[in-house]
Amino acid sequence: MPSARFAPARPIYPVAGIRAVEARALPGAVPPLMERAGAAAAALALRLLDGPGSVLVACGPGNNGGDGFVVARHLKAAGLRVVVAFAGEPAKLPADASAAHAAWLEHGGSTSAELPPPPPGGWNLVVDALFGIGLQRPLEGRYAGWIATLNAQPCPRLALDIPSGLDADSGRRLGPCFAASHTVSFIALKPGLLTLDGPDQCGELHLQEIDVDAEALAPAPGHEITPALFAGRLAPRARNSHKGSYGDAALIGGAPGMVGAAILAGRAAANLGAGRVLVGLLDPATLPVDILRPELMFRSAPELLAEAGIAAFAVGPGLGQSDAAWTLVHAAIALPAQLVLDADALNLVARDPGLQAALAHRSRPAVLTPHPAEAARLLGSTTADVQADRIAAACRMAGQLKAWVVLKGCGSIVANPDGHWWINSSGNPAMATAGIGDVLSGILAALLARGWDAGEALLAAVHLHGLAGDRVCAAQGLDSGLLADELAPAARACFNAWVVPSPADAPQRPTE
Ligand SMILES: NC(=O)C1=CN([C@@H]2O[C@H](COP(=O)(O)OP(=O)(O)OC[C@H]3O[C@@H](n4cnc5c(N)ncnc54)[C@H](OP(=O)(O)O)[C@@H]3O)[C@@H](O)[C@H]2O)[C@@H](O)CC1
Ligand SMILES: Nc1ncnc2c1ncn2[C@@H]1O[C@H](COP(=O)(O)OP(=O)(O)O)[C@@H](O)[C@H]1O
Ligand SMILES: [K+]
Repeated sequence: MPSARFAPARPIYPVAGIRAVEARALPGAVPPLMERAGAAAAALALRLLDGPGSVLVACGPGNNGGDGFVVARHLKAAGLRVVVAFAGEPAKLPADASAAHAAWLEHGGSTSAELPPPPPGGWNLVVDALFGIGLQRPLEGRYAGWIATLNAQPCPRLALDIPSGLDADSGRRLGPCFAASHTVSFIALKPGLLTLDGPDQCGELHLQEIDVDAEALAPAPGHEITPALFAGRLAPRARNSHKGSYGDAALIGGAPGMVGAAILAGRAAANLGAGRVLVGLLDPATLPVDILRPELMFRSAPELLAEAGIAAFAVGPGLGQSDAAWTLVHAAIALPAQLVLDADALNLVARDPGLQAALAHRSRPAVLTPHPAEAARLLGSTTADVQADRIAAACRMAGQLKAWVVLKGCGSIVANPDGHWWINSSGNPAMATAGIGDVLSGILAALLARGWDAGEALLAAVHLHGLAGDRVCAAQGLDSGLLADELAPAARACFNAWVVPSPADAPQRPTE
């Protein structure tokens, strides 16, 4: 079965959820969770050190600091020179951290109330055990200074649980923030590790579940996206099938000056195996052929919307916001076909409560693909407000419009109308260039045309789209300059590798 090939989609918990899991796991846990967390982090630290050296562990006033004392103890026992900076009051430490502090002292350790200067030759590793999920406000004063000094050390920088200064729920830097080269997080993933500023601050992310089965203790409101979520759809085609078996995908957009957007989407749909791909343009002056992709069929946009038997429409790439565009969006929402709304189609919906009501009353949920500015328009808020809580914004759009929604950007959030959400970790900043979103719409149109339901199609398309961007960038060594039209062939290759695995397929996630 294909699903055995894919890593399961791990649960993601906001702080309140992690607290609920901890409350159930803590009582009677042997060894105590903090001991398990510290031991796991120390094992990673030893791998990063790869030999003798000097380690600085900066410990804070809560249980994150407690993890740090345990790490320090293990590293000292392994023969390293370990210096612990701790500016808190031992008497005020929470119980588990207090025990870890005492054990550190019992094992011959000491603490310094200031960050000591680096030894000759510098630190070989610095460990951030200042603040974890208990961070309440931006770091300032002494701790802001410590963060600046830690970030300046030219050695591996390991964050425990979450980089100090990063909000675990939103992924927002609350002021000064530890810039980790590696982060080891405990028990379960938190949203802040995966979206907005999180991936930049975390560096290489390692999860240590420390033998806690979080999902057995408390249901998770969110999950990461892996192909395991749609593995059931990744079967090879039946031999006795034909183009009619894979549906017609229709792309509607391409107003004057923006025809390329619709063509990019159409090319992507063709690469993802739709039976037929039709492009309906608003620009009447455009030549009805794509010389480089002659498989595409062209129509005028109103003509295509009136065509019978189309399985899936994606409306928006290069659409503009003219009256003619509004008429097309209005008509598309009323059709019984699968529907993707992107770009200016979303901007038109944002301006019109009538379109919003029609969308919410569709018999099958639509798929919406806003970037943060489009999301702000749909929600009547600001881009900053959307970015301050991306999960809440995605869930609000999905709930209000009864649609499947992806809020795009670093760590795209997918939300369904029932309030469940997923975070995608594929993709990279080279994808921050015009036209890349149009390719996502085309991939979606193809999967929907092939008969996938809205949720499966959106989860797959978002993950595949990011993966294709990662593959192209890795193969060509790109930090920037990715061209939108390069994505579709890469997406085709990734998709087909899911369906037809090669014997050399590496496991998708390294085991710890
Ligand atoms: N419980 C367990 O079994 C396990 C827990 N684990 C570990 O515990 C971590 C959570 O620990 P935690 O809840 O104690 O919170 P933590 O992040 O240490 O910070 C709280 C302290 O910081 C303070 N403070 C906050 N913001 C501040 C600021 N800006 N500037 C200055 N101070 C600030 C706050 O004080 P206050 O806000 O009251 O002034 C309080 O003293 C978790 O991330 C994981 O690493 C693991 O070992 C697994 C098992
Ligand atoms: N920093 C990033 N990390 C991961 N993905 C990104 C990043 N920046 C952009 N992307 C992805 O690229 C796509 C850009 O879409 P969009 O902003 O709609 O562009 P356009 O409409 O101009 O084609 C989205 O899927 C988004 O998630
Ligand atoms: K930390």
